Amino acid sequence: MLDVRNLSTSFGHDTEKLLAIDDVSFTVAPGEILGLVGESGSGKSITLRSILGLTKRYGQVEGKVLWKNQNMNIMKNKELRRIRGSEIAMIFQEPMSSLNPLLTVGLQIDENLKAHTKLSRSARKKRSIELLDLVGIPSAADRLDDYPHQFSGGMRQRVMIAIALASEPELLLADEPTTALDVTIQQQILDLILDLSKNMNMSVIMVTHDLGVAAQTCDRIAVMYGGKLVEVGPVREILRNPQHPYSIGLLRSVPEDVAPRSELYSLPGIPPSLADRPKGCCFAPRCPAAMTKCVTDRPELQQAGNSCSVACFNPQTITSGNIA
Ligand SMILES: Nc1ncnc2c1ncn2[C@@H]1O[C@H](COP(=O)(O)OP(=O)(O)OP(=O)(O)O)[C@@H](O)[C@H]1O
Repeated sequence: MLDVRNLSTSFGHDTEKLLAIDDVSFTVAPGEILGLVGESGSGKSITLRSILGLTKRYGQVEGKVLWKNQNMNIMKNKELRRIRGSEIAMIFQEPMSSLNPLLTVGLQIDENLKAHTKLSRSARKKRSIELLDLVGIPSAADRLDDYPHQFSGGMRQRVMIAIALASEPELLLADEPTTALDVTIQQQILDLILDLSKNMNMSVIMVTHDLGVAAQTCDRIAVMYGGKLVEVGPVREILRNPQHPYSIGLLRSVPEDVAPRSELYSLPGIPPSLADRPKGCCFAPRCPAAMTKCVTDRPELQQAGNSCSVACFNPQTITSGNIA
């Protein structure tokens, strides 16, 4: 349904062009949940924003974003607006800054219904209550006239999801939807997204830096580092048999996998800044398996096994414990 091909987004001018995402390709099938995983600054949010054409105002976007075989990257704004918020909706990580503090939540849901449906005023009100109910807001009818500050953080995120669902999107782009929430509420929101995806056959791209979140919710994982996808595959495959040293490092850093009283592993070094990306593999300076070629050449994503793709000259076939 979504086919992203060689998507690159850069900032700045020709003399100092900073590639935020570099030659990113992946697909999302109907009803599928794809997890986009990586450290801060790896390019996850820019990927989502570039899909929707939201980076065009301040960046240069190359490549194709095929939505039902139509390239969104060359669409006029009018056509894009037809897809944005209706067929493809997005929720952001910080609901307080995405909701308008001056409008009641009822008005904000209504705005989206008005833009994307032909429902009458009374039908829109009924649907707004149904949507709040659907995302688990108690006494939904009584909450329509409340303002965002009258909701807790978890409830605000539910309101954001209700707004996104107003148009019954076929694809939901969720940018770290649970990062700002405490752990128990996180779980509820993830379960909600999972249920909605199943019940509505809605595809989801879930951006997260948390492998645990990806493991619980996603069908496939795309691991991102330095603006490039470094490993893509089914969630079970990547968790059981990661091949890229960065994926292995990420998995080793998950606290749940650490034996009692042993030290928690952390990836050495820090990710390169946009202006300072290495010529070869971006991960080479931090990689325990790096070879000379990794410093000079950039590996491309290639099929590795039946279902995974890996961008590495020296993919690992051993378990994470043996690598460092
Ligand atoms: N408008 C911009 N101009 C210049 N650089 C930008 C701009 N927006 C983002 N970047 C840079 O692009 C890179 C990728 O940013 P992005 O927000 O996609 O990272 P991320 O993986 O989503 O991180 P986080 O998890 O912290 O949100 C970062 O280095 C960021 O500083």
